[in-house]
Amino acid sequence: MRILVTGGAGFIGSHLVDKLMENEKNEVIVADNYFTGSKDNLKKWIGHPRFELIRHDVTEPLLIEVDQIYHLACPASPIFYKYNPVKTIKTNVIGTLNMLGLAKRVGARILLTSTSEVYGDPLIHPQPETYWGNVNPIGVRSCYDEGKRVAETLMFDYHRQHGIQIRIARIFNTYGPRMNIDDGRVVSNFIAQALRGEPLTVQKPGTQTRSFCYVSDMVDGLIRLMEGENTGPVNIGNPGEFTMLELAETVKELINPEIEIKMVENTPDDPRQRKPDISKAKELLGWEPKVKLRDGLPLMEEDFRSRLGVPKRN
Ligand SMILES: NC(=O)c1ccc[n+]([C@@H]2O[C@H](COP(=O)([O-])OP(=O)(O)OC[C@H]3O[C@@H](n4cnc5c(N)ncnc54)[C@H](O)[C@@H]3O)[C@@H](O)[C@H]2O)c1
Ligand SMILES: O=c1ccn([C@@H]2O[C@H](COP(=O)(O)OP(=O)(O)O[C@H]3OC[C@@H](O)[C@H](O)[C@H]3O)[C@@H](O)[C@H]2O)c(=O)[nH]1
Repeated sequence: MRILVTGGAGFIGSHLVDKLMENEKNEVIVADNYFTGSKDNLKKWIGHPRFELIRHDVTEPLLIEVDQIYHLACPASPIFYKYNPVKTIKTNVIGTLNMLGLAKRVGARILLTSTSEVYGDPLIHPQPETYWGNVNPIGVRSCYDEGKRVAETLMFDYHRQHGIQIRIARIFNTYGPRMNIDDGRVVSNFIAQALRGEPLTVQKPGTQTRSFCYVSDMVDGLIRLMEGENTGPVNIGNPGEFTMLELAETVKELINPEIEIKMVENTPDDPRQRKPDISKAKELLGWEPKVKLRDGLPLMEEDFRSRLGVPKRN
């Protein structure tokens, strides 16, 4: 099987590549423009005969022969996707069109990593796939939220019109080793702050919730979806729900009990609650997450300690 992973130099993508490369029948090609990803995440595969890395921006067409496409390319941290919103929406819309065009030309199956952000600031809790969402179409997050919604529409239109085999995963907040240290997302921020001895910045009001999935569970869910018979959309996430204050308290307890928690201003349109209903993933994919937050955080701490050069004191 020849598999293309767009965005494969990023956080989730590089873990997905590790897993796909375990199967000796797979050849893996990564296409990435390194906006938020890095070659470092793939260094153990560079030079491997079954692996290829291409510097490529998905807003440009790509002409290669593949059997499957995992289409992840898109900045995921709000700081980075808001940095150049026009580019973010081009990546989601033109990038997905290009990858669908490729899938159509070569007859490949394509999986899109959509997001829980398609539910916006949800009025239904937890969120099932049948919920249409509550998204501000002109807000500062819409380049990402609406971009992913259009990407989902394009996937279904190509499926209905051209018979392309599609899979859509709606990913909920995922964390783990290899996240950019200054990625800006909450788990990486808190761990980096705790290790640097800086206050944990909880954005107000601190009662907003998220549900955090460890990256190995996520990769397992994505591969099951690709290999299974259902188009989705399927929520993939961990239903364990925490307020941001609870998350800060947990990081403080596990990593640095002396650290301060500081309340700071939030950004516009921050969703107030988020938790996946994963009934569909359980039923259709036989999938559910295994790693609890308290077990996943120390694994991420270890990786951040080695990259920041902060050894553990006994
Ligand atoms: N991590 C999460 O919590 C989460 C949640 C929901 C959805 N997702 C989705 O999963 C995917 C991966 O997220 P991640 O957390 O690994 O983020 P990431 O930022 O670490 O990875 C994204 C990768 O895409 C690349 N990229 C960005 N724009 C590109 C372009 N135009 N052309 C080629 N490559 C480009 C980046 O360089 C990077 O390597 C994204 O599609 C994201 O929307 C992630
Ligand atoms: O330092 C911080 C950073 C963030 N936060 C809060 O933590 C919560 C989560 O924020 P993050 O930036 O980690 O991520 P968000 O949940 O807002 O968005 C994410 O959603 C799903 C994916 O598509 C993306 O990975 C990303 O868009 C927010 O309520 C935010 O206000 C803090 O309290 N402190």
